[in-house]
Amino acid sequence: MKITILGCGNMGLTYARAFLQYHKTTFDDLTLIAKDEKHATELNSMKLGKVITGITPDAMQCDVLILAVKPQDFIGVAGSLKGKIPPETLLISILAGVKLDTLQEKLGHKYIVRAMPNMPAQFGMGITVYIPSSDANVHHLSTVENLLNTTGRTFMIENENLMDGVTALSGSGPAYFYYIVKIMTDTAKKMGFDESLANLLVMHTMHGAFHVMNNSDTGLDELIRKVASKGGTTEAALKTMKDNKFDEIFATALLNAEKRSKELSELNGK
Ligand SMILES: NC(=O)C1=CN([C@@H]2O[C@H](COP(=O)(O)OP(=O)(O)OC[C@H]3O[C@@H](n4cnc5c(N)ncnc54)[C@H](O)[C@@H]3O)[C@@H](O)[C@H]2O)C=CC1
Ligand SMILES: O=C(O)[C@@H]1CCC=N1
Repeated sequence: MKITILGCGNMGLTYARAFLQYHKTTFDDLTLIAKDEKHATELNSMKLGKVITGITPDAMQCDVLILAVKPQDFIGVAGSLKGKIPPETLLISILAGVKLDTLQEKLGHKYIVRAMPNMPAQFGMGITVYIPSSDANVHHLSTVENLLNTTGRTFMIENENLMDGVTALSGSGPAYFYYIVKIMTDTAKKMGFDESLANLLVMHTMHGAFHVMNNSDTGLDELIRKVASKGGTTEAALKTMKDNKFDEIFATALLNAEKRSKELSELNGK
């Protein structure tokens, strides 16, 4: 399959590696569009596919075009792309907050899938939620599944309004997890643990706790109760969180991520 990736940063390169690893394409059929010559040199050294700078007619002759630039770069990139994508090409956009109708209008293209992956895609452990444009057909859906399944699980939704929530939950979610792990390891160091033991304790605890949650029928409240003995240490920690409105702060953080996704939609929809 001829695939072109426009936006070869964290996520674009994750796709390049996954598509090659699972033989969805080959070095010769994979085109990476670099932003400038310096970027082209970096991409060339990775030896993933043909590297070009700028949007050439050759690069556009592809079955699938992956769009993975930052949302703030969309309008500029769309201006350069409009009228150059062959009508039969399937475009997959992973840009946060850029809606299907905006993509269709600004790119002048019909066959589009809007997808929201997340960073564990790097290790085949991602979750991608996607929604196709109404013009997309069953062939496009099977192409998307076939490609995105190389990075983890995929799930199609029909209500595009949910994409802002998806972005806030699973798209941004890995960062919240690392944030909490960081608080725990930093605090462990203050307690006198060296870095390596701090990391081991915290990471193994999170890993183990996930397995318990994933392998038992017990609800989250009950799991919390099982750890928190009456008058014990966990209870003291949880009380501090409740008293300081941690739940509210965290919920507001998620809602603000969702709100930011909507703002990006407005910004790019104009
Ligand atoms: N990082 C993440 O965990 C996730 C990111 N996303 C979405 O993926 C997109 C990309 O995010 P990242 O990979 O993290 O960003 P990034 O900054 O690592 O990659 C973006 C790339 O686009 C390139 N670029 C910008 N303008 C260009 C142009 N005109 N021509 C060619 N290349 C150009 C940049 O040089 C950069 O390499 C964003 O829209 C983001 O919303 C979605 C889900 C998760
Ligand atoms: O932070 C962002 O805007 C992107 C979307 C989800 C993860 N990274």
